[in-house]
Amino acid sequence: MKLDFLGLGARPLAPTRRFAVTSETDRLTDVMLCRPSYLAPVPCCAVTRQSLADGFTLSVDRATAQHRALQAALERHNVRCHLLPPDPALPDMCFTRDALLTSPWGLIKLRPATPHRREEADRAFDFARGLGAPPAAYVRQGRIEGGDIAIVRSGLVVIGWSGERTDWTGAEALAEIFRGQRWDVITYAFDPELLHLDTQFCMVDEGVALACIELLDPAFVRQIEEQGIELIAVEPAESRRLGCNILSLGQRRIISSAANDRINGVLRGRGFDVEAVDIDQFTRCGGGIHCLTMPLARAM
Ligand SMILES: NC(=O)NCCC[C@H](N)C(=O)O
Repeated sequence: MKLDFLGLGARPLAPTRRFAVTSETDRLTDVMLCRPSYLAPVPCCAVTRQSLADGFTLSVDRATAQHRALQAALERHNVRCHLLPPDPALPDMCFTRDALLTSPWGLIKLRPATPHRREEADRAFDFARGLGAPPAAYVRQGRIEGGDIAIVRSGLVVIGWSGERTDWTGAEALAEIFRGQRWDVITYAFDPELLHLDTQFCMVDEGVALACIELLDPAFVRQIEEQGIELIAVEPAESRRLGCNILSLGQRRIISSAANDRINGVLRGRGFDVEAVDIDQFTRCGGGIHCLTMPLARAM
């Protein structure tokens, strides 16, 4: 498999200080967002197809107001929000999670699968480079989307692949980058109807994840639990409403969808500070809070 480490070969990559993510649950300091100014319900995933079949029509004004409220919630928690300029030709670019990954060694440019999202990787990468984030690697083969990547903790990453979005080649290409830095990698194959890993599994705190156990393969559940990760169960109906798809700000602070009543209650009962934001215009298009946010930096 040909990998491109920006000329670094398989040599160890140096951890970066300012723009690095070593765990999905470290304190979030910087995030990339993109306004939904041109969001459109493109029928490229099961949830959006169902929304369209149900007669859903998107309101860009409402989506924009919801997105501003998400930004305000992040800023209340002292997260710097960097706004990637939207583009009418890229209707799903507000789901910034999928095009780019910040690793402990800097940016890894991903390879979105659907033709209408491919250009997002260049846009997000160039924008983050402009902020001063260092490049670490490109994935040059296969398809890989950020919603399929969970940086569980330092030394352990989970990469999901459905074949329709992230495929085996793309998952392996990313896995090689992490393995080359002596990380453990768990790869997990799942049903394309579920779109991304982050609709079924999402870290909420060190050693704790939300998981739709009924939808996940029992062997994967065992593998995760063997890593000492406790799973908080999410129902399949909740998972379809993007109930798993939350953002950890670190220090037991979470941003979640306001429609996530039961899960938000469970998390609050466990002592989490949960900020609930109404994002129904986005969930009808197949994406939640995790999809709308691409962490650029988390403090260790
Ligand atoms: N990580 C995610 O689950 N992203 C949501 C992307 C939704 C968008 N409509 C898509 O199908 O690509």
